[in-house]
Amino acid sequence: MPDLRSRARRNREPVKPTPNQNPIKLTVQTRRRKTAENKGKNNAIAVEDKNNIVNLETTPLEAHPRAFREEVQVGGSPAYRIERKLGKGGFGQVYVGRRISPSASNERSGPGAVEVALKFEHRSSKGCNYGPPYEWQVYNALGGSHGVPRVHYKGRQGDYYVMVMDMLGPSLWDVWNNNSHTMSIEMVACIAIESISILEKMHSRATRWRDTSTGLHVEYDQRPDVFRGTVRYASVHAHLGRTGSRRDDLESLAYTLIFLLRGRLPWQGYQGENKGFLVCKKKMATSPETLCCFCPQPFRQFVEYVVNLKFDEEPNYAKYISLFDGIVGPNPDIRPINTDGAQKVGHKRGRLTMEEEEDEQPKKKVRMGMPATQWISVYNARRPMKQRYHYNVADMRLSQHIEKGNEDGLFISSVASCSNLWALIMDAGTGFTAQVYELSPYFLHKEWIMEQWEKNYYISAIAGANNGSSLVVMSKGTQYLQQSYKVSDSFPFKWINKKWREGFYVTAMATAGSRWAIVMSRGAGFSDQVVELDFLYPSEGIHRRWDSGYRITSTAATWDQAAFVLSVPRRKPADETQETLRTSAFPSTHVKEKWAKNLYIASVCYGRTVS
Ligand SMILES: Nc1ncnc2c1ncn2[C@@H]1O[C@H](COP(=O)(O)OP(=O)(O)OP(=O)(O)O)[C@@H](O)[C@H]1O
Repeated sequence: MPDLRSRARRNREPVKPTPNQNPIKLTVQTRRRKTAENKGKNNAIAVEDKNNIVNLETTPLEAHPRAFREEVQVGGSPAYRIERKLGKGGFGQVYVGRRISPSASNERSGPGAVEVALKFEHRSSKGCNYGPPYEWQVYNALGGSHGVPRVHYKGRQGDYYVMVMDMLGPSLWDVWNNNSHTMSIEMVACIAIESISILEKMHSRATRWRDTSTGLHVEYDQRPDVFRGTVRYASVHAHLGRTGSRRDDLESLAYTLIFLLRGRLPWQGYQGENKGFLVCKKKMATSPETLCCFCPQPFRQFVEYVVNLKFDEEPNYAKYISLFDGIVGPNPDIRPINTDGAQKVGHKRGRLTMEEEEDEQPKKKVRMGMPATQWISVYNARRPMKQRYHYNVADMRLSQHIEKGNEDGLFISSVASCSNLWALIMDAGTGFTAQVYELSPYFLHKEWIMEQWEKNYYISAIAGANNGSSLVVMSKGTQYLQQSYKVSDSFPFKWINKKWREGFYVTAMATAGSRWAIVMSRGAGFSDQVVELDFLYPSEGIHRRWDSGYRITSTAATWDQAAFVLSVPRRKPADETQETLRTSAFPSTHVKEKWAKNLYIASVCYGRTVS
């Protein structure tokens, strides 16, 4: 409380216009006094501002959307004069509307309110491609629930879609900005309590994570080229293009809270084309301890909980709220922000959950662990066959191993590289009829590959070394009909996506340093394919894919990321068993154990995991 008040007193001067990157969606509701009139109506996060100090009335006016210099009246609403700008989002702009139509009531909220928030969205905005903004439906579903403004009227006037809604208080961004970019621990703890309870309510009403017809959780997917959100606060899963679920909202909230508290997040300041990649990498590399090193323990615990949530796991909202209750103390009257709303739902259950928790088994953490570079090997069940492996093979010795293998009726099935030395897997069961290979200083050697394509050889395995050289193996007797490859500085998901639409599937992958090479083929014998890409071994994603009938068919990893391509084969194998191993040394003894169970190496790579 002291913080917000003293800040507000010092800042009698006009509040600076909100910068464009205004990231904080929560809006603080100023509550002047607990009068009979507004009690229970202002459901938003409320700053308990008994002295009516927070005053944004003097905010300078900004240009109104054209054609709205006069007034707004939509969908049977009263007429409003447009006043100061409240903020701007990715899709629209929000202004204060002052009622000009006479009315019997002088209410502060509701359909007849004197002051409302008007949200304008131009009809050509990206949110209006299919008519009125999708957000309208969201407000229909959520409006009026704790912390979400109620929409009273909506309609189109001129070129704009307009929404008339309850006015909330100043945004957290403004409050933070006007307090020398800090907020007291108590204030942030209250924001945490309120926000968690708002999210709980939203999740109970929101349809995004639940299938509307079945009520079941939406299906897991990852599309690494899809990102929607604000880079600074986005969850790591959102960066990686995973289907959004409840955990993502909580992770973003955690970052927002730490930002309010510390004034900065460790991943700020990146610029350029691969900003998203660098920010995501930094988020993954920043442990909750480091992120929260100057914050009280509940913040670290909250971050730990939320970054380890599984895709469809039900968040324990009450437990998270009770973490912050410890900071602000039990007496709600002395809290700097009114947390009545959260109190009603969360508090009672919070205590209950804490008791239950004593029995809870410690959970396996999914995002923790030391970053490591390891061998990742994949094994498939097969009918008994001869398989041979070589590792730590220097360039010079490559040919002698391959020649010997060929003499014994074996062809190369996979290749990999670690520390500029090669690993070579040779099988008797590839089905190939002829094979050529080339060790080249290029990643990849286009002319040689084209020459072999001319002779009806197709790429069947590739590997790249850190020094930029590559080992490409091309075979006859594959089922491929056409082939295409791409070398890229970042994982080329967009290209893969395009090729999928043309009937190609990924059939080989490799990395050299931080570069990727992806080979895609027509006639690969798959009916579907997906990608799992992560800064660690994406255990959860792989298990979910396995459960849906996918099997890993290609792997590759850089120092930063590991990529797994999983496919559904057109012809189901008799035994679908697949296992993976991660080991710091080449898994020679493990391979022998696997062979004894008729499991054979299907793919191998060396790169980023977490131990
Ligand atoms: N009902 C409201 N009362 C007071 N201020 C509001 C209200 N609605 C929005 N604002 C302010 O206007 C800003 C812009 O809101 P808007 O809904 O356009 O975008 P956003 O949700 O912040 O961002 P995006 O649409 O990009 O996700 C908000 O951040 C908030 O500061």
